[in-house]
Amino acid sequence: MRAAIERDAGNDASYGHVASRDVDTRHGVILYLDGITVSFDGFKALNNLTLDIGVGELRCIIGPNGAGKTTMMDVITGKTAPSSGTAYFGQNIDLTTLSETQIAHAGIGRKFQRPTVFENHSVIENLELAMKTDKRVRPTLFSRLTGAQADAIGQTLALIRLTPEAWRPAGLLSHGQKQWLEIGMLLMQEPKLLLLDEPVAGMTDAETERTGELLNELKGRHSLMVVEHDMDFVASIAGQGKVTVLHEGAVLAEGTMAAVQADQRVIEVYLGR
Ligand SMILES: Nc1ncnc2c1ncn2[C@@H]1O[C@H](COP(=O)(O)OP(=O)(O)OP(=O)(O)O)[C@@H](O)[C@H]1O
Repeated sequence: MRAAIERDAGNDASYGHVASRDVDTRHGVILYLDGITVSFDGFKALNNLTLDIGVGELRCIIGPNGAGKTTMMDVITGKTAPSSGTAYFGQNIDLTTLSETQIAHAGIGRKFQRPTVFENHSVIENLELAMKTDKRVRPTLFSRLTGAQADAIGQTLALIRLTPEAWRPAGLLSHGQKQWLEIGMLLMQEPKLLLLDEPVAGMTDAETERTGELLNELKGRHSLMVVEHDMDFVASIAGQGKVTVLHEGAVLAEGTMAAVQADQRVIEVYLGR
Protein backbone atom coordinates (compact mmCIF):
# COMPACT_ATOMS: atom_id res chain seq x y z
CA MET A 1 0.00 0.00 0.00
CA ARG A 2 1.20 3.44 -0.79
CA ALA A 3 1.50 5.73 2.14
CA ALA A 4 0.83 8.71 -0.09
CA ILE A 5 -2.80 9.50 -0.71
CA GLU A 6 -3.92 10.05 -4.28
CA ARG A 7 -6.76 12.48 -4.10
CA ASP A 8 -9.97 12.16 -6.05
CA ALA A 9 -10.18 14.92 -8.61
CA GLY A 10 -13.80 14.14 -9.31
CA ASN A 11 -17.02 15.67 -8.11
CA ASP A 12 -16.10 18.37 -5.73
CA ALA A 13 -19.05 19.92 -3.97
CA SER A 14 -17.00 22.83 -2.69
CA TYR A 15 -15.57 23.66 -6.13
CA GLY A 16 -14.13 27.13 -6.11
CA HIS A 17 -15.36 27.91 -2.63
CA VAL A 18 -12.17 27.75 -0.60
CA ALA A 19 -9.91 28.74 -3.44
CA SER A 20 -11.91 31.72 -4.58
CA ARG A 21 -9.83 33.80 -2.18
CA ASP A 22 -7.19 35.80 -4.00
CA VAL A 23 -3.70 34.54 -3.52
CA ASP A 24 -1.73 36.87 -1.26
CA THR A 25 1.71 37.50 -2.75
CA ARG A 26 2.57 40.69 -0.91
CA HIS A 27 5.83 39.11 0.24
CA GLY A 28 6.82 38.52 -3.37
CA VAL A 29 6.54 34.73 -3.19
CA ILE A 30 4.02 32.68 -5.17
CA LEU A 31 4.91 29.20 -3.90
CA TYR A 32 6.36 27.98 -0.62
CA LEU A 33 7.21 24.32 -0.12
CA ASP A 34 8.59 23.61 3.32
CA GLY A 35 9.84 20.26 4.56
CA ILE A 36 7.73 18.23 2.12
CA THR A 37 8.08 14.46 2.43
CA VAL A 38 6.20 11.93 0.28
CA SER A 39 6.70 8.23 0.99
CA PHE A 40 5.74 5.34 -1.25
CA ASP A 41 5.98 2.06 0.68
CA GLY A 42 8.57 3.66 2.93
CA PHE A 43 10.60 5.01 0.01
CA LYS A 44 10.89 8.79 0.19
CA ALA A 45 10.21 10.21 -3.27
CA LEU A 46 10.42 13.64 -1.63
CA ASN A 47 12.58 13.98 1.44
CA ASN A 48 12.17 17.18 3.41
CA LEU A 49 11.96 19.27 0.23
CA THR A 50 12.07 23.02 0.79
CA LEU A 51 11.74 25.41 -2.12
CA ASP A 52 10.13 28.72 -2.91
CA ILE A 53 9.35 30.57 -6.11
CA GLY A 54 9.06 34.33 -6.51
CA VAL A 55 6.20 36.13 -8.20
CA GLY A 56 6.85 36.42 -11.93
CA GLU A 57 9.87 34.13 -11.77
CA LEU A 58 10.77 31.56 -14.44
CA ARG A 59 12.29 28.73 -12.40
CA CYS A 60 13.88 25.76 -14.10
CA ILE A 61 13.98 22.47 -12.23
CA ILE A 62 16.49 19.85 -13.29
CA GLY A 63 17.69 16.57 -11.84
CA PRO A 64 18.25 12.93 -12.68
CA ASN A 65 15.46 10.41 -13.31
CA GLY A 66 13.67 9.61 -10.07
CA ALA A 67 14.81 12.81 -8.34
CA GLY A 68 11.21 13.64 -7.42
CA LYS A 69 10.34 16.33 -9.97
CA THR A 70 6.99 14.80 -10.99
CA THR A 71 6.11 13.99 -7.39
CA MET A 72 6.78 17.62 -6.46
CA MET A 73 4.36 18.81 -9.16
CA ASP A 74 1.84 16.20 -7.96
CA VAL A 75 2.03 17.71 -4.47
CA ILE A 76 1.64 21.28 -5.74
CA THR A 77 -1.41 20.36 -7.84
CA GLY A 78 -3.07 18.28 -5.13
CA LYS A 79 -2.68 14.91 -6.83
CA THR A 80 -0.53 13.57 -4.02
CA ALA A 81 -0.74 14.54 -0.37
CA PRO A 82 2.57 14.84 1.47
CA SER A 83 3.06 12.85 4.65
CA SER A 84 4.67 15.91 6.20
CA GLY A 85 5.53 19.47 5.33
CA THR A 86 3.60 22.49 4.13
CA ALA A 87 2.79 23.77 0.65
CA TYR A 88 1.45 27.31 0.34
CA PHE A 89 0.26 29.22 -2.69
CA GLY A 90 1.18 32.76 -1.73
CA GLN A 91 1.00 33.31 1.99
CA ASN A 92 -2.59 32.39 2.48
CA ILE A 93 -3.63 29.29 0.49
CA ASP A 94 -2.69 25.98 2.05
CA LEU A 95 -2.52 23.67 -0.97
CA THR A 96 -2.52 20.52 1.17
CA THR A 97 -6.13 21.20 2.17
CA LEU A 98 -7.45 21.61 -1.38
CA SER A 99 -8.53 19.23 -4.13
CA GLU A 100 -6.99 19.27 -7.61
CA THR A 101 -10.01 21.17 -8.92
CA GLN A 102 -9.79 23.81 -6.22
CA ILE A 103 -6.06 24.24 -6.83
CA ALA A 104 -6.61 24.75 -10.55
CA HIS A 105 -9.35 27.24 -9.74
CA ALA A 106 -7.04 29.07 -7.33
CA GLY A 107 -4.67 29.77 -10.22
CA ILE A 108 -2.20 26.92 -10.68
CA GLY A 109 -2.10 25.45 -14.20
CA ARG A 110 -0.20 22.30 -15.11
CA LYS A 111 0.96 21.20 -18.52
CA PHE A 112 1.81 17.54 -18.83
CA GLN A 113 4.38 16.32 -21.31
CA ARG A 114 1.94 15.04 -23.91
CA PRO A 115 -0.39 17.56 -25.51
CA THR A 116 -4.08 16.93 -24.90
CA VAL A 117 -5.96 19.21 -27.26
CA PHE A 118 -9.35 18.59 -28.87
CA GLU A 119 -8.09 17.36 -32.23
CA ASN A 120 -11.37 17.74 -34.13
CA HIS A 121 -11.90 21.31 -33.04
CA SER A 122 -10.15 24.32 -34.49
CA VAL A 123 -7.41 26.13 -32.61
CA ILE A 124 -9.75 28.98 -31.77
CA GLU A 125 -12.47 26.61 -30.54
CA ASN A 126 -9.92 24.91 -28.28
CA LEU A 127 -9.09 28.28 -26.74
CA GLU A 128 -12.75 29.16 -26.39
CA LEU A 129 -13.51 25.89 -24.65
CA ALA A 130 -10.66 26.47 -22.21
CA MET A 131 -11.68 30.02 -21.37
CA LYS A 132 -12.23 30.92 -17.78
CA THR A 133 -15.78 31.98 -17.21
CA ASP A 134 -18.09 32.21 -14.31
CA LYS A 135 -18.88 28.58 -13.65
CA ARG A 136 -22.61 29.21 -14.01
CA VAL A 137 -22.13 30.33 -17.60
CA ARG A 138 -20.18 27.55 -19.26
CA PRO A 139 -18.74 28.40 -22.66
CA THR A 140 -20.26 26.51 -25.56
CA LEU A 141 -18.94 26.24 -29.04
CA PHE A 142 -20.11 28.99 -31.37
CA SER A 143 -21.57 30.89 -28.44
CA ARG A 144 -21.33 34.61 -28.93
CA LEU A 145 -18.20 35.91 -27.33
CA THR A 146 -18.03 39.26 -25.64
CA GLY A 147 -15.53 41.74 -27.05
CA ALA A 148 -13.26 41.15 -24.08
CA GLN A 149 -13.36 37.39 -24.59
CA ALA A 150 -12.60 37.72 -28.31
CA ASP A 151 -9.70 40.05 -27.44
CA ALA A 152 -8.35 37.54 -24.92
CA ILE A 153 -8.44 34.78 -27.52
CA GLY A 154 -6.78 37.03 -30.12
CA GLN A 155 -4.00 37.98 -27.72
CA THR A 156 -3.39 34.37 -26.75
CA LEU A 157 -3.32 33.28 -30.41
CA ALA A 158 -0.65 35.90 -31.10
CA LEU A 159 1.35 34.94 -28.02
CA ILE A 160 1.40 31.24 -28.94
CA ARG A 161 2.13 32.10 -32.59
CA LEU A 162 -0.97 30.40 -33.92
CA THR A 163 -2.92 33.32 -35.40
CA PRO A 164 -2.46 31.97 -38.96
CA GLU A 165 -3.68 28.56 -37.81
CA ALA A 166 -6.71 29.85 -35.90
CA TRP A 167 -9.30 27.95 -37.94
CA ARG A 168 -7.29 24.77 -38.54
CA PRO A 169 -8.36 21.62 -36.72
CA ALA A 170 -5.94 21.13 -33.85
CA GLY A 171 -5.29 17.57 -35.05
CA LEU A 172 -3.49 18.96 -38.11
CA LEU A 173 -0.99 21.02 -36.12
CA SER A 174 2.62 19.95 -35.67
CA HIS A 175 3.66 18.49 -32.32
CA GLY A 176 5.20 21.82 -31.28
CA GLN A 177 2.13 23.78 -32.31
CA LYS A 178 -0.07 21.44 -30.26
CA GLN A 179 2.15 22.08 -27.26
CA TRP A 180 1.80 25.84 -27.75
CA LEU A 181 -1.96 25.46 -28.12
CA GLU A 182 -2.11 23.60 -24.85
CA ILE A 183 -0.11 26.34 -23.18
CA GLY A 184 -2.58 28.80 -24.70
CA MET A 185 -5.48 26.79 -23.27
CA LEU A 186 -3.90 27.00 -19.84
CA LEU A 187 -3.43 30.75 -20.29
CA MET A 188 -7.15 31.14 -20.99
CA GLN A 189 -7.65 30.06 -17.36
CA GLU A 190 -5.54 33.07 -16.28
CA PRO A 191 -3.21 31.04 -14.05
CA LYS A 192 -0.84 32.80 -11.69
CA LEU A 193 1.56 29.86 -11.56
CA LEU A 194 2.20 27.55 -14.51
CA LEU A 195 3.91 24.17 -14.12
CA LEU A 196 5.40 22.82 -17.34
CA ASP A 197 6.73 19.28 -17.62
CA GLU A 198 9.39 18.93 -20.34
CA PRO A 199 7.78 21.48 -22.65
CA VAL A 200 10.24 21.00 -25.53
CA ALA A 201 10.43 17.19 -25.59
CA GLY A 202 10.00 16.02 -29.19
CA MET A 203 10.15 19.53 -30.66
CA THR A 204 12.24 20.59 -33.65
CA ASP A 205 15.10 23.02 -33.00
CA ALA A 206 13.04 25.90 -34.40
CA GLU A 207 10.05 25.00 -32.22
CA THR A 208 12.31 24.71 -29.17
CA GLU A 209 13.71 28.16 -29.81
CA ARG A 210 10.24 29.68 -30.19
CA THR A 211 9.11 27.96 -27.00
CA GLY A 212 11.99 29.58 -25.16
CA GLU A 213 10.87 32.97 -26.46
CA LEU A 214 7.29 32.23 -25.43
CA LEU A 215 8.26 31.27 -21.88
CA ASN A 216 10.31 34.42 -21.55
CA GLU A 217 7.32 36.47 -22.70
CA LEU A 218 5.14 34.78 -20.06
CA LYS A 219 7.69 35.42 -17.32
CA GLY A 220 6.71 38.41 -15.21
CA ARG A 221 3.02 38.17 -16.12
CA HIS A 222 2.92 34.63 -14.71
CA SER A 223 5.20 32.63 -12.44
CA LEU A 224 6.59 29.56 -14.16
CA MET A 225 8.10 26.28 -13.02
CA VAL A 226 9.72 24.42 -15.91
CA VAL A 227 10.93 20.83 -15.42
CA GLU A 228 13.32 19.95 -18.21
CA HIS A 229 16.08 17.51 -19.08
CA ASP A 230 17.31 19.42 -22.14
CA MET A 231 20.24 21.33 -20.67
CA ASP A 232 20.82 23.50 -23.75
CA PHE A 233 17.21 24.62 -23.52
CA VAL A 234 17.49 25.30 -19.78
CA ALA A 235 20.65 27.31 -20.38
CA SER A 236 18.89 29.30 -23.10
CA ILE A 237 15.83 30.23 -21.03
CA ALA A 238 17.28 30.56 -17.53
CA GLY A 239 19.38 33.67 -18.23
CA GLN A 240 20.55 34.92 -14.84
CA GLY A 241 17.50 33.34 -13.15
CA LYS A 242 17.64 30.53 -10.62
CA VAL A 243 17.89 26.87 -11.56
CA THR A 244 17.06 24.27 -8.90
CA VAL A 245 18.66 20.84 -8.96
CA LEU A 246 16.67 18.06 -7.30
CA HIS A 247 18.31 14.84 -6.20
CA GLU A 248 16.84 12.05 -4.09
CA GLY A 249 13.77 14.08 -3.25
CA ALA A 250 15.53 17.20 -1.99
CA VAL A 251 17.26 20.32 -3.32
CA LEU A 252 20.88 19.51 -4.12
CA ALA A 253 21.82 22.92 -5.48
CA GLU A 254 20.23 26.18 -6.51
CA GLY A 255 21.64 29.16 -8.37
CA THR A 256 22.30 30.45 -11.85
CA MET A 257 22.76 27.86 -14.56
CA ALA A 258 26.48 28.71 -14.65
CA ALA A 259 26.76 28.17 -10.88
CA VAL A 260 24.94 24.83 -10.84
CA GLN A 261 26.87 23.61 -13.89
CA ALA A 262 30.09 24.30 -12.02
CA ASP A 263 28.88 22.63 -8.81
CA GLN A 264 30.85 19.43 -8.26
CA ARG A 265 27.92 17.63 -6.58
CA VAL A 266 25.66 18.43 -9.54
CA ILE A 267 28.29 17.19 -12.00
CA GLU A 268 28.63 13.96 -10.03
CA VAL A 269 24.94 13.09 -9.78
CA TYR A 270 23.60 14.54 -12.99
CA LEU A 271 25.53 16.56 -15.51
CA GLY A 272 28.59 14.36 -15.62
CA ARG A 273 26.63 11.25 -16.55
N1 LIG B 1 3.12 6.13 -7.33
C1 LIG B 1 4.33 5.72 -6.98
N2 LIG B 1 4.54 4.57 -6.30
C2 LIG B 1 5.77 4.18 -5.95
N3 LIG B 1 6.89 4.87 -6.23
C3 LIG B 1 6.76 6.00 -6.91
C4 LIG B 1 5.48 6.50 -7.33
N4 LIG B 1 5.67 7.68 -7.99
C5 LIG B 1 6.99 7.90 -8.00
N5 LIG B 1 7.64 6.90 -7.35
C6 LIG B 1 9.09 6.84 -7.17
O1 LIG B 1 9.51 8.06 -6.60
C7 LIG B 1 10.74 8.48 -7.16
C8 LIG B 1 10.59 9.87 -7.74
O2 LIG B 1 9.82 9.77 -8.94
P1 LIG B 1 9.46 11.03 -9.83
O3 LIG B 1 8.62 10.51 -10.96
O4 LIG B 1 8.89 12.10 -8.99
O5 LIG B 1 10.89 11.46 -10.36
P2 LIG B 1 11.27 12.45 -11.55
O6 LIG B 1 12.35 13.34 -11.06
O7 LIG B 1 10.04 13.10 -12.08
O8 LIG B 1 11.86 11.46 -12.64
P3 LIG B 1 11.88 11.59 -14.26
O9 LIG B 1 12.91 12.63 -14.59
O10 LIG B 1 12.28 10.22 -14.69
O11 LIG B 1 10.50 11.95 -14.69
C9 LIG B 1 11.13 7.43 -8.19
O12 LIG B 1 12.07 6.55 -7.60
C10 LIG B 1 9.83 6.73 -8.49
O13 LIG B 1 10.05 5.38 -8.86
